[in-house]
Amino acid sequence: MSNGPGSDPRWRPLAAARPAMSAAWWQWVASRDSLTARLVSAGGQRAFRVRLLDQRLGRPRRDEALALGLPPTRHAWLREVALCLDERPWVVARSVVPLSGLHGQRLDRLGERSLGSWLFRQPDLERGPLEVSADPAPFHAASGPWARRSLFRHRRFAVLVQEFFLERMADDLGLPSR
Ligand SMILES: C=C(O[C@@H]1C=C(C(=O)O)C=C[C@H]1O)C(=O)O
Repeated sequence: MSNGPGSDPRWRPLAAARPAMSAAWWQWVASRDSLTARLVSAGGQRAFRVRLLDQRLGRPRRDEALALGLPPTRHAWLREVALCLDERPWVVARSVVPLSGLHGQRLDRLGERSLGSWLFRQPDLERGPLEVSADPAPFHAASGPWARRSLFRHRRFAVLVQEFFLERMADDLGLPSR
């Protein structure tokens, strides 16, 4: 049974998903370095681009508020992007930033620059454990085999990054269906 579009994805620890995951997908899902950098590299001659889908203040979904330890009514800064190779979306990502740690980081000015390329330049960046889902992105129509999320911390700044790998990426790279 999978969740329908629009409902909260169900997340479980990375290790729990391993038996159902091909080795090829494990390389993508379990990696802890920058996904932006990996996509650029795997894309070869293809042009990489972050397409900004939405960026706003809003209420996190319930699963997001729980992961961040936020009261469910508290607003956060939400950013949704498609990571595209030659304009084809391979990954859609949604990031949730509690306002308490924002401190004028001016993330709204990132626009179509990758959040990852900023994050991974922070020397004291910490990344929490990866969690995995096989449910679709609640904010995007295209489906895919796997999604993952993890919490990044940089001093008082925290961001929950959720990345949904799309079927288009599997097709273009010749990856197995799961
Ligand atoms: C966390 C990273 O950043 C990526 C870029 C994002 C953005 O620009 O909003 C969002 C999520 C990630 O897919 C990364 O590159 O690993």
